[in-house]
Amino acid sequence: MTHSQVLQLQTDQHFLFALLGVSCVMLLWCLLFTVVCYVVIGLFSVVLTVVISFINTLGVIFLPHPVWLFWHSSQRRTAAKALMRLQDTYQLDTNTISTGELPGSSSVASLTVDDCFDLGKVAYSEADYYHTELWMAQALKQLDQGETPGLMDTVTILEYLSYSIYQQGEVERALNFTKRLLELDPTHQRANMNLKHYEYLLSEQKVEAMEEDERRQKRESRGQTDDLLKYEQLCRGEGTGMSEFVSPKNVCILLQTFNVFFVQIYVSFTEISEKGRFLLYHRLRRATVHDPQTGKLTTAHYRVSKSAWLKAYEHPVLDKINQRIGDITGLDVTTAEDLQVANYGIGGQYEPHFDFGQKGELYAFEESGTGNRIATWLFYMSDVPAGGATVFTKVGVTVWPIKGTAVFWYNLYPSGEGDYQTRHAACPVLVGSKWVSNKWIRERGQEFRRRCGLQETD
Ligand SMILES: O=C(O)CCC(=O)C(=O)O
Ligand SMILES: [Fe+2]
Repeated sequence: MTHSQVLQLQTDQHFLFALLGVSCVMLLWCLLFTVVCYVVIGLFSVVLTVVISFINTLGVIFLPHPVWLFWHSSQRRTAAKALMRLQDTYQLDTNTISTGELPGSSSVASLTVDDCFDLGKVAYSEADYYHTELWMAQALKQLDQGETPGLMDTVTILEYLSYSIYQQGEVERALNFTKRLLELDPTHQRANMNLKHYEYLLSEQKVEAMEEDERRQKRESRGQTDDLLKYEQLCRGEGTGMSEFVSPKNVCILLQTFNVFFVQIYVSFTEISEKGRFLLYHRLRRATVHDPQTGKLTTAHYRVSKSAWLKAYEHPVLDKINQRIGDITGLDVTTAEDLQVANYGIGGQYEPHFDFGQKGELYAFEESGTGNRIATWLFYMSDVPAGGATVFTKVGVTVWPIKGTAVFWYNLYPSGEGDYQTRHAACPVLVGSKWVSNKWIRERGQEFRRRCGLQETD
């Protein structure tokens, strides 16, 4: 190695060490900066909270807390999802929702272009392109009808619209909307790229040949299971209704479908409706379900309501109710669960489920030593102006809530086996609020009241 090569090597080494040194110093600076930012933001938020609280105490103007702002946006997302649930279940078109002309409702509250855009954006963030398309198209329609644009402009809406249509496999329609966008903004980079991409797909016939019918079917079912589609269908009343079988007398009407007995009863028990609610106002909590994996109670998107348990000693009327249920059903209610009162707001629902503990998950009922839920007594404590029916998805029955009535059914065969025909659900409330109470009756104590069956499905 020559002298000049050695010198070169040393210079290179010095350069590398210098670079390493600078990188380390920069890294330290970045770390320091992050920590400082964290502390400053923390301090800032404390100061902001104090200032906001102080201004609010003056009572001149009300400022929301920053955490509330975040909470508000998450509430908005939840509300958006509830609205789309209602839209699907009751097959409401976006225009009906946007103009506020809901069935059973007299109040007219309309949505702005920005509201429609927001709804589409929530759907988009969940990769739900079906609803993205519907809401972006509604936003566009309102703009085309001359509504003054808010924060959202036609170009942005067109971009979301064409992309969601493309995602659903309709390249030609996506291309048309992209062309419309480019007429408004010819230099839009993404739209120009998309245009080329769509044209390429169409020219090379790369688009999967999916029949129009098949595509429509796929869109309409939104990837939902048959069980959920049946649930929605029954919620709209497209099945056997029970209300016509009920007469306003204190009698039970029996309808036997397959193995399930339903009884809708006028119980003329106004106290439960009035007192039950009164006792509860401060105790209602978001309803939970058992997580089959962990066995723990948790909230779930498929059960949206608030509920609370009422113990018999809390009010004389609760004791009376227990006795009445016992007298009518002939079952022992001393082993039954406390009365659970539930309230569903707009969009509140409980998707298809069984009330009994299934094999392998009986732990939920094992602790009490009173056995599985042999039967369900469901009290309707309010009328519901629209939506909110109880539906039995396997047997195809819809029960409309009528204040002062109750439904009763056995969840188990006399053999103790779960009856899978009892699959049922609470439909989303469309207008108003739904109040119900449940009494789940247990197996213990019924040994001499309901004869055992020898066959599994006896
Ligand atoms: O509210 C209803 O209609 C049904 C409620 C239900 O099935 C339940 O709470 O288990
Ligand atoms: Fe249930």
